[in-house]
Amino acid sequence: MLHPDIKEVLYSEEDISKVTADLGEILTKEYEGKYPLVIGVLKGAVMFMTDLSRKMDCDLELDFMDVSSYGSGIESTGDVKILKDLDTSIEGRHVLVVEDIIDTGRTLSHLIELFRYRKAKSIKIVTLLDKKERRVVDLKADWVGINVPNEFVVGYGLDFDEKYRNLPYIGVLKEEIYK
Ligand SMILES: O=P(O)(O)OC[C@H]1O[C@H](OP(=O)(O)OP(=O)(O)O)[C@H](O)[C@@H]1O
Ligand code: HPA
Ligand SMILES: [Mg+2]
Repeated sequence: MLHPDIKEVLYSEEDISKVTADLGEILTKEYEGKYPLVIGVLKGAVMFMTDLSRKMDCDLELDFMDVSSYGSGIESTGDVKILKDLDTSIEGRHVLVVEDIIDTGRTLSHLIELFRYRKAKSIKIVTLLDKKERRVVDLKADWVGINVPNEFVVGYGLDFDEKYRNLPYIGVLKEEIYK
């Protein structure tokens, strides 16, 4: 059933699952024999990370970082805080960062800088959604699932005020919900 706060579904469960399977196939080839450390950025990337990693048919390790910059609104504050660091050392490791969405690019550029400083052997980014129009820093993902229009989207991990992460699809909120 469509959630009453959703104006429009942009990507269905089937759309997401197809994109994820395609990316999984590409990443399986990329990381075969490399034992990558796959890092999910909490909390938004959780759904994508769990689905994507199950489509990667190679040995890998999972870890998480909790970074936050949005507070409870729809605008990035630009102030990226590390709320939970990795459990694993990344020195000499192949790192694959998994994101639900890249918007301004601030979250990931901050993380990439940190991972470089920590001497990862390689650092690559896979994101389910890319909202290129909103970029304020120079940051490109290595693999993008879907290029999204400049709208605030929710569902499949993406929240507004911590709500809607559990929707199985990705959609746009009705304006009266966030205005
Ligand atoms: O490119 P940016 O403008 O930095 O935005 C993208 C980031 O913002 C969201 O996370 P948020 O910080 O809201 O935390 P969450 O994942 O817990 O929702 C999203 O999950 C990305 O991590
Ligand atoms: O469009 C979005 N939706 C939810 N969270 C987000 N974080 C950055 N952009 C978005
Ligand atoms: Mg996030």
